[in-house]
Amino acid sequence: MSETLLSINGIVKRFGGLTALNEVGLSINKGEIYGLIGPNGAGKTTLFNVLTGLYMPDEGQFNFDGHNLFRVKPDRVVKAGIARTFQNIRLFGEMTALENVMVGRHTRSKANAIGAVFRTPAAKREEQEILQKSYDLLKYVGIEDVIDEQACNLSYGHQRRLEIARALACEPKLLALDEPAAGMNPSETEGLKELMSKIRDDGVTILLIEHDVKLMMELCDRIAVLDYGQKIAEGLPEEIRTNPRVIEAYLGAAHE
Ligand SMILES: Nc1ncnc2c1ncn2[C@@H]1O[C@H](COP(=O)(O)OP(=O)(O)OP(=O)(O)O)[C@@H](O)[C@H]1O
Repeated sequence: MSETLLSINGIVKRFGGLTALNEVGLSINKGEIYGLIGPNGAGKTTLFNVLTGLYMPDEGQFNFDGHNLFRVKPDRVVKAGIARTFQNIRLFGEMTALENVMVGRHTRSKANAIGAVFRTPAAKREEQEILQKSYDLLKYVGIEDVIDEQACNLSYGHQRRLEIARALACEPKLLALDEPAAGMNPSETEGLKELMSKIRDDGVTILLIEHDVKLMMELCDRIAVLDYGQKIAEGLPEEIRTNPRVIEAYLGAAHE
């Protein structure tokens, strides 16, 4: 039996008169790559924002690894073990690649403010550990050659990888990636696919939004489909590919 890591039930999110998520329920198992697809405006990013604490849902239940995360703020969501990247890359452009990852790592920092101000041996030791771990993460995602480059000067593909490294610095149990392949060329996308498989194989569960349906079919263990704020299907990639409701939702969107 697979072990559930995240489960939501009856999640509703309204923006004024618009119901962006209408009683959405799903569960993600430990160790899988779980994909979220759906036509434009289906509610994918809204669900991501709910799952990472950026949006407060109006109704529902949200449990993650033994924590009740319903209407919990982003810092507590990160502490519980969910880290994310954004559709529009959000790096600190003036900082180096290494510094960007170190910022992510500080969410795990134990040293208190006094220790940091007075540079106690424990604080110095921790700073050294953060430095080393951040370097290791840049190496892990394959961009250690740009460690001292400012983030704003990196290629698009490198920026995406840097965002993943920064999210991994929080040591998440679930890594939520919002369109990580957007704007990438085919060889960058292939490299990203390998990286995501590696992350999953190393024990981090992945929740993924992508418009590249082919990539999703090849990569995901299971997929959920949203349409107009509702989950219309969930299953193995092959089941999703042949599901009449899914085909209709995509064809309908193509004709709009
Ligand atoms: N902050 C907001 N305020 C008002 N409406 C919003 C807000 N965020 C999203 N919406 C609306 O909620 C619906 C779902 O949007 P969402 O961005 O979640 O869809 P999506 O599936 O991620 O789309 P895309 O694939 O285009 O990114 C849309 O109708 C959108 O206009």
